[in-house]
Amino acid sequence: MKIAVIGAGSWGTTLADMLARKGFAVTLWAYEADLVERMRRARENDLYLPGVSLAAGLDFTAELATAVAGKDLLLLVPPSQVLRVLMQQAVPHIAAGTLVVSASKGIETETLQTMSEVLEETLPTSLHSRLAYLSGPSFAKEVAAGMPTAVVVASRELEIARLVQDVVSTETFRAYTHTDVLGVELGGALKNVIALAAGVSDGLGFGHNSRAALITRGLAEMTRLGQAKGAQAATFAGLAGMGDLVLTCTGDLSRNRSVGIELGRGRKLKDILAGMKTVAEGVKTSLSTFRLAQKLGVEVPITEQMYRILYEDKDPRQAVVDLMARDLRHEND
Ligand SMILES: NC(=O)C1=CN([C@@H]2O[C@H](COP(=O)(O)OP(=O)(O)OC[C@H]3O[C@@H](n4cnc5c(N)ncnc54)[C@H](O)[C@@H]3O)[C@@H](O)[C@H]2O)C=CC1
Ligand SMILES: O=C(CO)COP(=O)(O)O
Repeated sequence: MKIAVIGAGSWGTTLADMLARKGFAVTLWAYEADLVERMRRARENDLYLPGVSLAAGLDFTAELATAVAGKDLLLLVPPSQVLRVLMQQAVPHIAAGTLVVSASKGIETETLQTMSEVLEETLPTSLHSRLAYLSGPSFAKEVAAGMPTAVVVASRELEIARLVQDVVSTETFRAYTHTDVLGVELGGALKNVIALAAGVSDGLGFGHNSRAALITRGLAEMTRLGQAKGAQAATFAGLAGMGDLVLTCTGDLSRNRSVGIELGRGRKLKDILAGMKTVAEGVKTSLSTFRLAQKLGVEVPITEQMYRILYEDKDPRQAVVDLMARDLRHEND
């Protein structure tokens, strides 16, 4: 099977390396042409996955058309806000019958569309039944180090999910199948917003009680919004929901949680982002999720406060006061 991985950030590079080690012919497309040159020479992604020696058989290119042409499977791992433009450029070169798997976690800010909605709008209808989504608790660094990891592969067609499950699973990377595409992709996107909030709480010096409250009430609002959009509630109790939420709200490797910690300590968003070359998807997804929730008439109190901290420069301490002062209610309302 010939595979192209689109996006050579830490996650795309890790997955490309994993699949190349499994014996597939893998081409990794990077946005940065100079990075391609360095990866070819040193077999290391010094920008996004330093210290990991990449598989001998892994191929690199900065040409998107070359990357996608003649492949059996495309694994899409760019930041979610650029998926649309990349697909618009790639479409004329994608062969009929290609499997297309998205592993990005986010919601477009302009359209409020999820990755499945973006792909269904940009790819020809003939490819829609060949689409799948990879999500779940998976820090790239830990996967690259071969640490046991469990993820979900969702597709509306169970057969396609099974096919992709077989392709991506290894001795240390265990994929489960799912058919709730929306639930699986929303779990991955929405947890980043809650992870930012958990970071803010840590940065403010709050403790385990606060974090547990944010995780649990965060899951409640993720589920509520997901259901309003047509996802199944049970999906949010699985790897792509609860699993990834716990990972990113507690793990020191989370970029979203790290950004939240800095905000909680009083740093300004633009200063934090200026020093970052990696993507913290939750920053943009806070904006899209808050707008989406308003559009659907769903209450998302934690996301709303995160949006106000990020986009209205609200003092994080005031955000906590406002969250705690909301009307008292039943847990399941
Ligand atoms: N890193 C991780 O542990 C995991 C990341 N993800 C998701 O994977 C996606 C990619 O994230 P990472 O691999 O972590 O990226 P990263 O933060 O390591 O690197 C940034 C990436 O953005 C690309 N980029 C920047 N500007 C671009 C542009 N204008 N056009 C195209 N590409 C551009 C860079 O080339 C690079 O690939 C995100 O949606 C993230 O949420 C999902 C699971 C795990
Ligand atoms: O999605 C991730 C792990 O599943 C990575 O989280 P961060 O983007 O917060 O690092």
